[in-house]
Amino acid sequence: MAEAKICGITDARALDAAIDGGARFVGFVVYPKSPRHLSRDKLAALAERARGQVETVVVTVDADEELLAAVAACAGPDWIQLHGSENPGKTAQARQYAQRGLIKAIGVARPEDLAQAAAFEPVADMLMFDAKPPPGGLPGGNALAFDWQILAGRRFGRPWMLSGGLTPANVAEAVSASGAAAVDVSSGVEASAGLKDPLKIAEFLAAARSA
Ligand SMILES: O=C(O)c1ccccc1NCC(=O)[C@H](O)[C@H](O)COP(=O)(O)O
Repeated sequence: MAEAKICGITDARALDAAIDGGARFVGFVVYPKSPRHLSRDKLAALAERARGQVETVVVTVDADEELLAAVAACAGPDWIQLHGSENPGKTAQARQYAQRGLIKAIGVARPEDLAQAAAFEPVADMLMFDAKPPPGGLPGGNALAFDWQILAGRRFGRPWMLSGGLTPANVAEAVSASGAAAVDVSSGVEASAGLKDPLKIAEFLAAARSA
């Protein structure tokens, strides 16, 4: 059984589907270039609805202290996910804004990319291995997968999550190939960019649970 994070939630129906389906985490993106970006008001409302039912994650990209403080004040997230080119020092500074911990995303295309994990193990509470974004693309949420086999048998000093191009149809194979104990999805449970499909969320969570 793999734990799951449903990322890029933009409405209450999707949030409720994630909670009802047994997600451990829900992700709220604060990055204006993303089709999943949430205004402060919407972020606050969704975080309030989620409180106590599921662990909340606010996803940021190279955020400065002002933005992190604003996010913490309006949403009080359990976790902050750093999805840009934050270095270990910046990652450590962000810790004060999350109630439970930090997730650091690492872009992966080749086995050598996994070596970056070592620098973040002392400062992040969880790692996320996501497909490296295409040139000029968004930092995440691109529906791109990498070769899951490169994670097989690898050990890291922190819990880690597999991400990138996962869907209800491939998540079981991805877990089996990589050995992931936790998985993350965004595009694979959407009807269109930024609009989650509650049925696909339920299917993904059922598939992750039985993986
Ligand atoms: O989802 C976004 O729009 C996004 C934008 C900027 C930075 C990160 C973003 N998403 C982070 C996630 O955790 C996604 O779930 C992850 O990249 C996987 O996305 P997908 O391949 O679409 O499932």
